[in-house]
Amino acid sequence: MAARLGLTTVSSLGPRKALLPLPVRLPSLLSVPAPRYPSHRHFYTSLSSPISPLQLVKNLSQSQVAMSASGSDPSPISTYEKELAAAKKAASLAARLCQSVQAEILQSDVQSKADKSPVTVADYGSQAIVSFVLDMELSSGPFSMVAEEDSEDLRKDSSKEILSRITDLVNDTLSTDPSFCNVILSEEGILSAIDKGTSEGGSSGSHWVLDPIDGTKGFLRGDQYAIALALLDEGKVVLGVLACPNLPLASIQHTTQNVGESGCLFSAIVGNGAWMQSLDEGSSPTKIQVTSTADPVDASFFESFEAAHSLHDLTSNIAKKLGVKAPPVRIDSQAKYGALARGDGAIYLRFPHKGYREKIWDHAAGYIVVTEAGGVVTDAAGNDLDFSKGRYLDLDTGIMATNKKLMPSLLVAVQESIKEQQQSASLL
Ligand SMILES: Nc1ncnc2c1ncn2[C@@H]1O[C@H](COP(=O)(O)O)[C@@H](OP(=O)(O)O)[C@H]1O
Ligand SMILES: [Mg+2]
Repeated sequence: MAARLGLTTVSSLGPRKALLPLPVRLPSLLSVPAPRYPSHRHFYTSLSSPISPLQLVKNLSQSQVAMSASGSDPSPISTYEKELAAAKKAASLAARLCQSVQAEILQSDVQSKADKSPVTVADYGSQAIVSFVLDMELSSGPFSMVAEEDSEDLRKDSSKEILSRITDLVNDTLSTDPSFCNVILSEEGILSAIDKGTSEGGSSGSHWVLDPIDGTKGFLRGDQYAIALALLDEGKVVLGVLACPNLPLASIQHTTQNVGESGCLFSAIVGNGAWMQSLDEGSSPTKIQVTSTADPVDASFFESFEAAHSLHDLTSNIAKKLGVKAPPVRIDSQAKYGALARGDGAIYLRFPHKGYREKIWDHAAGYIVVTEAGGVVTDAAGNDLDFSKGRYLDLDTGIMATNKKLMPSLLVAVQESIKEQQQSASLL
């Protein structure tokens, strides 16, 4: 494992060595249970057990004990529970990395704001962290991930500086987690972690699906973005996690301004409902539900902030047909799915310009969070989304999401509006 990911042990380090706590050797008399990741046993032994006995015991008890007994927590132990814990940890650490990069962008002067390299650093760094954490946290078996980035550009000589920056960022972020505080990834380790995302997905087996930073435009603006991670099993989305560092914990129904505390972690396992918690460590999840409104007049709708990503004139016509009174709430990324799942708004509309092909990582996590919150997500013809076709979604025209009561009238409004749009285009 260590060799596969180019992992450097503390003892073989250069200048960083002095900055890190020394590995703790296990007292020989202490009986320590086997590490919880059988496939990575070699990794731990090669570190001369650089994890404290206390930490080992803590890790074990965390994985063996069901989720907290507090009344609002998800029902204990279901299929994919272990995968969910790993996904939450991976997305939360990636969010921490992205937050530190976004803070730097916002502090920088106007000239460097035009520079896109910070988002590149955060994108690659986020993918490396998620890939590494999932691989470490989950036991043996094949690991497949469909993700947005690959390392081709990073391997070029011109990317040396950026790769070094990513490596430092990833290691600094990993060091904030007790399970990884003695782990240091080399540059080759970062590159191979990123390249674990080159799977084609498909209808058989299990595949993680990752968008390391969804909403890169929002990220650069200092607005909304998300780390979106889902698991496909035999072509179906069975688990999803959305980390939205800038999404207020309180409803954004009336304002998209950042009021109150921000940082939401949405999660869902198929058949187990949708949940939200703060991105703060130690927070407990609360069950969420889509709005129950049946009257379009009371509905409000979400859409992309970027007009290039969705036809705002078409969505405005759909809303008018439905009788929606409120103006659209425009925010970036799959944070829209999260906000919809907790009932901040009633509808999400997405109608890209002709020819655009939707990628599975832009929807998989959001899809399961919304469907498990009681919502419906379909294409413009009302078909369920099919994530089994590889890296792209193969769908009719656009994507819409709402609750079950509103879907029939939404479908009619969408079909009529598309027809009108086609007719007026043919008259030109
Ligand atoms: N022309 C286009 N039409 C529709 N979606 C587009 C697009 N260009 C990029 N996108 C996708 O829109 C995503 C952002 O969604 P939203 O508009 O909801 O914020 C982008 O994700 P990334 O930012 O991860 O690249 C990208 O995948
Ligand atoms: Mg995206």
